[in-house]
Amino acid sequence: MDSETLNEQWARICAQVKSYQDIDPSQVSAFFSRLVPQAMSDSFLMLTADNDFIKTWVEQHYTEVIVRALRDLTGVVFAVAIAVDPTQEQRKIAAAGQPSPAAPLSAPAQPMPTPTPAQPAASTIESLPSQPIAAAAPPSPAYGAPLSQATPFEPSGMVAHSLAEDVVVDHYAPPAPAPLSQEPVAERASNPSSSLTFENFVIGESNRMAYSMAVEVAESPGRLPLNPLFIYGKSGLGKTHLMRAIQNYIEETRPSMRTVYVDAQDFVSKYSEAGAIKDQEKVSFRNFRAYYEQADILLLDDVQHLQGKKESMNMLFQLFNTLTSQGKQVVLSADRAPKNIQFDERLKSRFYSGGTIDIQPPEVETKLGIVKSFTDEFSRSEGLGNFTLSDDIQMYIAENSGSNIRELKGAVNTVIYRMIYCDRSDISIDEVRELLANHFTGGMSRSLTVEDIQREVENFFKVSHSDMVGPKRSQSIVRPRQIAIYLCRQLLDLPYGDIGKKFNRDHSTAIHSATSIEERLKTDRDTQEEIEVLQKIICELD
Ligand SMILES: Nc1ncnc2c1ncn2[C@@H]1O[C@H](COP(=O)(O)OP(=O)(O)OP(=O)(O)O)[C@@H](O)[C@H]1O
Repeated sequence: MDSETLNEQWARICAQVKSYQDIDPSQVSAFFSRLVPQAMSDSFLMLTADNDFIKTWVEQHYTEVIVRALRDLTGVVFAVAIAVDPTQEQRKIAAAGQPSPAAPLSAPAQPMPTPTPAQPAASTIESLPSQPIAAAAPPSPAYGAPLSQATPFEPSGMVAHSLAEDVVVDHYAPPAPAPLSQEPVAERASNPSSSLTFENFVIGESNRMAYSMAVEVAESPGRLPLNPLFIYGKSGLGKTHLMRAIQNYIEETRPSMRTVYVDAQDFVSKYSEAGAIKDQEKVSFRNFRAYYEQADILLLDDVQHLQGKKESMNMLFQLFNTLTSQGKQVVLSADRAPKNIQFDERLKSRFYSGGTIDIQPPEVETKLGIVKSFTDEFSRSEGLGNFTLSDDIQMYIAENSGSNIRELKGAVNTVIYRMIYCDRSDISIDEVRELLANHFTGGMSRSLTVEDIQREVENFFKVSHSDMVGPKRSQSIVRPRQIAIYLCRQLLDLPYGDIGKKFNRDHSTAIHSATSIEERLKTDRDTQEEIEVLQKIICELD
């Protein structure tokens, strides 16, 4: 969810809370004005408070009513987490001193607070150094500002779709310059056991929510509602990075806690090595079981590999119950949502009992942030001083790499290698193009663009380009627009935020458009045929 939508949703939640009879609106105004929404998904809301006092007060007096408001607005029971960001008060004061205090949505970018392992705090993220942030974090909410009646409540694209099937969710968002801020990577205070940390994780719209949840778990392991935490998304989007970051953070802030990280494939092979299937009384089996049962935090990566492994799944089920019943934290990851993994129902329902969050493909801004972060890290580790890649090379790599960050990292390494070890520090953008000519795998097409798809859909449905990307919401324009958005997602593998921008729409409208076409495709013959023909036409362009 982008910052603007997040602020709109938060304003609606505030208004809903104030509408309850047993609530004193002036007290709500006083306390809620000290909260800033950081992230929101289908069933999770993360807020930051100015200080510990506000956090504790709101937790004790208002969490329930916020959950009630969310349930009344969405029909979903949300988990609400509150962390502390002591710098937000200063930013609000600075913003208030600016000429346009009436426009909080355009307030300066606010970095997400970053935990540092030197902090012993249990559930706050105070006094934290800045860290690389690819996209602007949400500014202060427009609390108390009049709500736009035109915009339906929309916790996320997916939920809005299921709640309001018949409502046209189509938020026209005139183009704005993309935010781009990149701070130097913070040095770690001590040696981490893996180099994957919160500090070198670049945050953008696509992963902010997963990042927030991971931070919350690292700060307060075992605490409901984020136990278990289930992170899913396609390969190379940073799931393992976040799991290792949680592990590193806990190892450094709470050395007495035992963290166990294991990939599901390893888990399966260690389980069968332990001879567990044949003889559960064997010492090897008891050791295997004890190893995991003694964990305070169990991180199990790529759980889709447990599919079809009945005994291993059963083992995990038992371990899961043992650990969570003792308040131990479980974190899981997979390449798809739990509902799409063939798990037994008992396991599935347990996986859904905590926080579930996906990581989307990164936007260009996030990829650019990652290019800079990798380059900085390389330069620091090699003692290269101010070594950097030129802006056009960075942008070329960010724009041409696919969603898998490994591909992007490989491209950066290839260019750096050529510059440093082949003594070509003056490498030009044309040489980089040639060097990386066969590097990028891309989605279905490398040369196809959003504009190509828009043009073909416009021709097909006889819609003008200005209507395609404009504010009109008549059915004869909305449907072609939704089809064009769906096709962009299918054929270009771009993040919804990037697609939305090309249609002057926000991230959640792009999701809603694509999912409503997906729904129609299940039953509507006309839509099936139109999409089939359009796909053929578009693929011939390539
Ligand atoms: N937001 C990010 N900031 C910095 N580095 C990132 C980010 N996302 C991914 N990476 C890097 O990209 C590489 C791949 O990430 P990771 O291994 O976490 O992906 P994954 O989602 O677990 O993939 P898989 O499902 O294939 O295991 C790692 O080097 C990781 O550090």
